Amino acid sequence: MRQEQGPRLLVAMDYSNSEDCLKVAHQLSPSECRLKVGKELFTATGPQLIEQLMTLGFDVFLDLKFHDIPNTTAKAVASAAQLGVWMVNVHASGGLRMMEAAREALVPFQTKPWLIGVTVLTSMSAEDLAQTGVNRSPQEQVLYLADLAKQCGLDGVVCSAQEVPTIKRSCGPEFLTVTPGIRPANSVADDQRRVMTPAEAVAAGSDYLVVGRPVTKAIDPSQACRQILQNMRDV
Ligand SMILES: O=C(O)c1cc(=O)[nH]c(=O)n1[C@@H]1O[C@H](COP(=O)(O)O)[C@@H](O)[C@H]1O
Repeated sequence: MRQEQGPRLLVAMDYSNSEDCLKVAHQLSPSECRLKVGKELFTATGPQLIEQLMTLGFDVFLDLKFHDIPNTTAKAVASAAQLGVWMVNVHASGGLRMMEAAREALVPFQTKPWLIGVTVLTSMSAEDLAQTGVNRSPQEQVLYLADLAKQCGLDGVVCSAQEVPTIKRSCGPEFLTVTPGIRPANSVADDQRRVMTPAEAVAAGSDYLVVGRPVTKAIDPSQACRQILQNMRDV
């Protein structure tokens, strides 16, 4: 397993255009955080912005949560690797053959992005999950999908920080956990349902904390970022 140093805070750049994203990126430091480019920003701007963010020195997590037939997913993951991104994700619920195809697609690349499986979205409660026909608890379903992702040779999973200790016990300490649903104490949860504070997530053993609106919607994003980093150190 590849080991690495570097920032554990991943800022979700959920903006609708390059200008807003670059304005905030210039206020942040690659030594303090990495950047996540998701569906809204990528659909609006395309790969060119990824290059610009990498030129500024940031590692980029391309969060497009691929979920398709094995062939399509594998090709999409290879296209992401071609862009030189640091991390890419697929939905673990796409199944064993899909995840194995994605992993195989990365074999030819010398510098491979981390390949991460999304388990149960952090916006989902037990009730939301039951509405999709899954009658396990979110915790049980997350662990089930994490074990499947590990079996397929993925590097880790996206989950809530609440599930990290169980995943680490089952999949081992080196299996990466990437945790959105991070909210500083006393801030609003928005649409997130399985949340933890930055300090709680670090204490739970999360490898990478994903934070969006608490930074991007702050009046001073770089100050909000520093506060989160301080809270991460408070453990
Ligand atoms: O894969 C993700 O990044 C992701 C998975 C998940 O289960 N929950 C989740 O919130 N995310 C992403 O993490 C970010 C969280 O943003 P905030 O809720 O604004 O902090 C968003 O960009 C989501 O798309």
